[in-house]
Amino acid sequence: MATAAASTTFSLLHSTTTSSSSSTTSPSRLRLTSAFRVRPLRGFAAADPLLAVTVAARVGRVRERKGARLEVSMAKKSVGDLGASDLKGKKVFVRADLNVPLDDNQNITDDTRIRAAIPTIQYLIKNGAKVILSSHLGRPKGVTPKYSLAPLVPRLSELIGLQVVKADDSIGPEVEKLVSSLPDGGVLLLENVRFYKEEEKNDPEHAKKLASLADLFVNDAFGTAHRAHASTEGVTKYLKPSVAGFLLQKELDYLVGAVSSPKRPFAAIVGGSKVSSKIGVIESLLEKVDILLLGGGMIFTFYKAQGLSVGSSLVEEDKLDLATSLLAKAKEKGVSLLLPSDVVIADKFAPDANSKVVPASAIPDGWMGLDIGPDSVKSFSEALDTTQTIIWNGPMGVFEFDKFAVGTEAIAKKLADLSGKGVTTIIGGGDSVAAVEKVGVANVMSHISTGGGASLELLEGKELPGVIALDEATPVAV
Ligand SMILES: Nc1ncnc2c1ncn2[C@@H]1O[C@H](COP(=O)(O)OP(=O)(O)O)[C@@H](O)[C@H]1O
Ligand SMILES: O=C(OP(=O)(O)O)[C@H](O)COP(=O)(O)O
Repeated sequence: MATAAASTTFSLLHSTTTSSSSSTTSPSRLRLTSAFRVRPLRGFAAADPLLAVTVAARVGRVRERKGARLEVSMAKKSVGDLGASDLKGKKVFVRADLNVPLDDNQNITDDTRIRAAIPTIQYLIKNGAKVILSSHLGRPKGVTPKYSLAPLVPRLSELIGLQVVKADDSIGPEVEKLVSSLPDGGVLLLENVRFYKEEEKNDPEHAKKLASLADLFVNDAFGTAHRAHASTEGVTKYLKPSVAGFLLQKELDYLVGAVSSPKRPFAAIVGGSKVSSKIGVIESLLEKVDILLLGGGMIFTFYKAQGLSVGSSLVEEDKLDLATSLLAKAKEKGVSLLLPSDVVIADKFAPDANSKVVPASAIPDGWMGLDIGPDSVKSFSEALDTTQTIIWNGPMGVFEFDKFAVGTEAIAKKLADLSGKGVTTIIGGGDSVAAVEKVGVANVMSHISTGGGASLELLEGKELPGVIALDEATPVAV
C-alpha cells in the first residue's frame, strides 16, 4: 500500500566513501562541504545545496548509507499511503486550517483554505473513513461565539458534496455521542479547538481527550504547522498512525523546492499586522534574499526606530532596537531593504475615515498609516522588475477597507504581471491570499500557500512542529 513517491525526499551523494551501513546520523553532525551534491528526487531544482540540506535536515532525518550515499529525508507518511483496508470504518481525526476571513455578517470572504482542505477529506470519505474534522478560527480567548466554526458548515458541505454535521464542542460526551453515530464516509466538524486555552498550551491531557475521539490522525493544517498545539502536535503522541494530508504534503513539496533553489534575484515582501511574529523572520530573510520590501503594519516600528513620528499607527515598542539592528544588518549583507517612502493615513480605523497621502516622514499626531502610497508602489514595482523569485506574505495595507486597498492591489497586479513573464511568485497567508483573490489574480501566481507564518518559518529553515511530529515514511531507496 505504501507509495514511496508520496514522500518528499532529498538524496545526497558524497564524493568520498562512507563505511557504515544504514546508521542514523544527527543532522547537526552532518558535515556540509562543496563535495556534497544534492540530487533532487521529486522535481527539486538544487542550485543551493546547502540550503536544501539545511531545510531538509531540520525537517527530517539524515541517514548514512553504505556505498557513499547519504539520504536526507523529510519523508513523512502520507494519507495517500493508507487505503480502504486501513481506513474503512476508522475514526480519523483530521486537523485542517479552516481559519478563513469572515465579514461582520459572518459571511466567508475568501474560501481558499476550505477548498484546499477538500482533497484529503474526500479521499477519506471515498475510503469509508469517519471524518472528525477540526480547526481553529482566529485567536479567541475562551468560548467566543463570533469565532464559532458554524458559518463554515454550508460551504464545507457544498464543496464536499454531503451534509457536514457540526458539534458544539471539540471534546466531551456530546461530541462522543456524535462520533458514535457518524456513518462510514460521514463528516463531523468539531467546534473551534481554540475555545480551550489548553489547545495552544499543547496540554497533554487535553491532547489525549481530542485523540480519544479517533483511531488515527491526519494533519492537513499547513497554515498552522508552525504551532505546536494540542490538535497539531499533541495528538500525534496518542494516535498511530499520524500522517500528512495532501495539502500539507503539496505545500512542503513546492515550498522546500522553491526556497532551496530560488532563481535570483530573490525578493521577499513582508506586510500585514502580525508584526511581533514576523519581524523576527526578517533577520533570517536577510540571509536568503537579495531584496526585501516592507509594507503593512510592520513599517511604523521601523520608522519610529529611525526617529520619525508615526502618529497613532501600529507600533511594537519593544521591537524598536530590533528594527534598528535589522536596518544595519541589511546594509552589511548588501540586501536592498526598501521601506515605503509615502503612506496613506487615516484619522480613524474605519472604512469611512478621512484619508490623505503623506511622505513617511510627515505623519501628523492623531493619524495612522493604513496603506503604502503611490510613490512607494512605483519604487517597489521597479525593484520587483529586477527579480526572478518573489515570496509575498502580508498585505501592504488594510485592504479590507477600499480606501486603503490600493497599495495591496497594485502589488498583487504587479506580481501577476511578473508571473506572466516567468517570475516565480509565491503568495502565503490567509489575508494575503484573500487580497490576491479579491483582485482576481490568484490563478496566475506560481503558488498560493495557505500558510503565511508557516511558509516564512519554512523559508527560515525552522522546524515545523506539526510536520516533525508525524510518522516517518518507509525510507526510499537511493
Ligand atoms: N498599516 C496597517 N495597520 C493595521 N493593520 C494592517 C496594516 N496593514 C495591513 N494590516 C492588516 O493586516 C492583516 C493581515 O495580516 P497578517 O495576518 O499578518 O497577514 P496574513 O494573513 O497574510 O499572514 C489584514 O487584516 C490587514 O488589515
Ligand atoms: O492564519 C494563519 O496564519 P497566517 O496569518 O500566518 O497565514 C494560521 O491560521 C495560523 O494562525 P495563528 O497565527 O493565529 O496561529
